Amino acid sequence: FVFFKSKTKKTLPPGPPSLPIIGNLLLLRGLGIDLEPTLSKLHKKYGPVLTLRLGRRPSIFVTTRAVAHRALVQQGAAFADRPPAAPASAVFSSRQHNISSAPYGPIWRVLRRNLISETLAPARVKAFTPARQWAVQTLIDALHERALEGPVCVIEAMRFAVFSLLLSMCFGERFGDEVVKKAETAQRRLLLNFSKFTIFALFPRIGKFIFRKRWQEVHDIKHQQEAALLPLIHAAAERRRKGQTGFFSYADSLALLELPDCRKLSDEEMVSLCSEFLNGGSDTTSTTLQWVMANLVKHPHVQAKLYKEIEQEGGVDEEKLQKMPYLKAVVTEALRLHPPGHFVLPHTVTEDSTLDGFVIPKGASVNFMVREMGVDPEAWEEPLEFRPERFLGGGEVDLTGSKEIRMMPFGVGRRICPGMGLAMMHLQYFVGHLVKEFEWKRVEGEEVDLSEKVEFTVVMKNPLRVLLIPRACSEN
Ligand code: HEM
Repeated sequence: FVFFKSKTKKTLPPGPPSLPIIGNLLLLRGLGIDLEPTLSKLHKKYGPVLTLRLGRRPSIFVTTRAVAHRALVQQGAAFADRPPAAPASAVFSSRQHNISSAPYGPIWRVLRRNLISETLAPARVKAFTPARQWAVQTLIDALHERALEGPVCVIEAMRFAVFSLLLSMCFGERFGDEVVKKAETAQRRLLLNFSKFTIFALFPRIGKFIFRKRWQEVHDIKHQQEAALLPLIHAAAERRRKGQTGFFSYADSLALLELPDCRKLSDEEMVSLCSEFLNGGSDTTSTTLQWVMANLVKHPHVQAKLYKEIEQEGGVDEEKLQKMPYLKAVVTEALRLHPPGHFVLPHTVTEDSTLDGFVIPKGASVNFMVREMGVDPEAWEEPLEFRPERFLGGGEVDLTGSKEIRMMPFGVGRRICPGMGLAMMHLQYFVGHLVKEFEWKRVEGEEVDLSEKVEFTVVMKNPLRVLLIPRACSEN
């Protein structure tokens, strides 16, 4: 073998030798979670910052909490950039004109500030209380109906309810099942196929020709998304034109927004931004919701303790969530053990930088091992145990990681998830209601299987199947 040599090799973080052209691609048995065990092994050999060759640019991975803190918090501005978009991502993000993929600069700042102040500010979130009540009730009704027939596979109903809620926040209306289904199908097709499109990142020039059908699928999905979302964007515009007041939605805020070059967003950009809002906000949340409930089935004593807290508070109104520390601890513990993303979105540096004595070149992809940090035995006693109590009585954790990172399911630093507060609230709200309404019980003869599978997020390989006993019945 002739090993790959580059001018910067001496100063880049260390890593395994790589082959010409294909670099370290042989380490990837499929992209995604398979990389994790490999990285854990490499971490032991090469230390907490390491380099792989997975494409034209070096891919740098940070495996420990302390180094992540030095990069994302102490050198926050330097590490806040995003690498150039891979070909498929460029199509879906309208050439990096959405929040998650925009370079660290004026467009990103305007788009992110708009989301935070116009949709995620507490008063705006409060305005959607009726949408949340309706979404959770729809989920409960669906589960009651299915529970009559025996064990229930719950993930689809969860996904539908969370997606309906985000769709309402995005477009300011409550939609019928058909509209929700059409938008959900388009968005889900993107999520399920996304890893397949990574091939275009690895072979950006020739990939489109070799995998012509797959490249066509990128455009088919984009058209399907536009067919589902554009009518909703136009309906919101029509309501504004007629002066009809309703909920001030995310789409409304985008339509009024002016970009730094004094222009408005195009329809294509609006679709990308709404799509980011819908997928960023719903898939992560419904995936986590299923992980929480699976752990509550596996640990009935935790569920009983949580139900007691709910009873003591007399229900799960939004105002009461603040007074329910155990509910918050249960959700946080699930996010520690089962973060929906085991990595964050790829970062890069704004200019050539150094980290722990190594060069981090501009354009290199830099990522962080979120799940590995959440189960670091130096930060957590019995890290693999589901024990929400660890977050009680002074054990609360600051998820922004500003002083120290203990876990980072939402990322930390300048690119921290702007939806963190909303996501925590939605999770507590849904979990609280689901436990108040039903006793969640293991199906006789079946174990709850916590094996993982990478879709877009890391989901349960075998979706949760449970017995749902309405509390009214279980108390008789
Ligand atoms: C359990 C739920 C959620 C989890 C675990 C989660 C996690 C994350 C993570 C890990 C990142 C990347 C951080 C980085 O690159 O360093 C991120 C970014 C982002 N998330 Fe979330 N998220 C959740 C819910 C939401 C919600 C509800 C919304 C919006 C309604 C949202 C919108 C975004 C956006 C726009 C970004 C890009 C931020 C940027 O690049 O500046 N997420 N999220």
